[in-house]
Amino acid sequence: MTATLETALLSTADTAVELTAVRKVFGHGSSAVVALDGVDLKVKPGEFVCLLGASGCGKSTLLNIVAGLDAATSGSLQLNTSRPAVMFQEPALMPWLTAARNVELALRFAGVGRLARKRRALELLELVRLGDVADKRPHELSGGMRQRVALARALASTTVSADGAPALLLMDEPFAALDAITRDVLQSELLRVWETTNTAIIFVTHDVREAVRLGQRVVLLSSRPGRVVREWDVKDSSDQVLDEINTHLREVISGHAS
Ligand SMILES: Nc1ncnc2c1ncn2[C@@H]1O[C@H](COP(=O)(O)OP(=O)(O)OP(=O)(O)O)[C@@H](O)[C@H]1O
Repeated sequence: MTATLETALLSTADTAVELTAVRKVFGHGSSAVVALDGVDLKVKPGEFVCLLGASGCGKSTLLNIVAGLDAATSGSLQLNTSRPAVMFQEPALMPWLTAARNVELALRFAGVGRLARKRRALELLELVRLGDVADKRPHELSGGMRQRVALARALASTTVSADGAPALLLMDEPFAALDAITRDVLQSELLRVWETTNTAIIFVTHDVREAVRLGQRVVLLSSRPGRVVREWDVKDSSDQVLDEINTHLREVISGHAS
């Protein structure tokens, strides 16, 4: 199958990411799996969008396509952002490097000079409230602290290459492996960091409460093959919206979404 994905820069400044009719098929013939089919999605610069859906509906696949880690089978992806940064459930830090050096590494890959990257790494660690443990190695930090280092590293790689273009952070269930209290703290931290940096965020989760708490907009994907079935503006979210999203999520899980 020929991939017809086009990645181009958007001319309009009011859209950071635009996916049009994105389809993704894994494998061939009788064993082919259609993960995504007809996904249309727009994200504005600085917008916080949560992607919600049942397990296996294609959320990670969609995020990987936006990240450039995988290619769509057909459809188009347009980015008007700096190189996207990705954050996963596991922080994946270099165990032999200190927190500061882990953050600096992202800056080094982006071609930032030695002194500037030291300064920027410390700024970012202070932003995630880890300025006092910059010299610690990952095994000396808690799980929540390691995820904060991963957040600082992700911000390093997306904001440094911004060059005036909006920054984009892609997060794939980044807090799912943390205990409830740490997750709650990190959700607040993420909101504070987002407000400070004006980075567009696409955040994948299957937790409705998390999606409503964090996002300005919640986008629900259908069960596989994933496509957008419903969106909610959740800036001023109420329990009623939470219940409504839960109801629709249950419907897509049982395959009755309209
Ligand atoms: N590399 C691959 N090869 C074959 N099939 C794949 C591959 N990656 C994903 N899939 C399939 O595509 C579908 C979507 O997977 P994906 O990981 O995107 O779902 P998800 O919504 O992120 O799931 P979860 O919430 O459980 O992480 C699944 O059926 C999965 O088995």
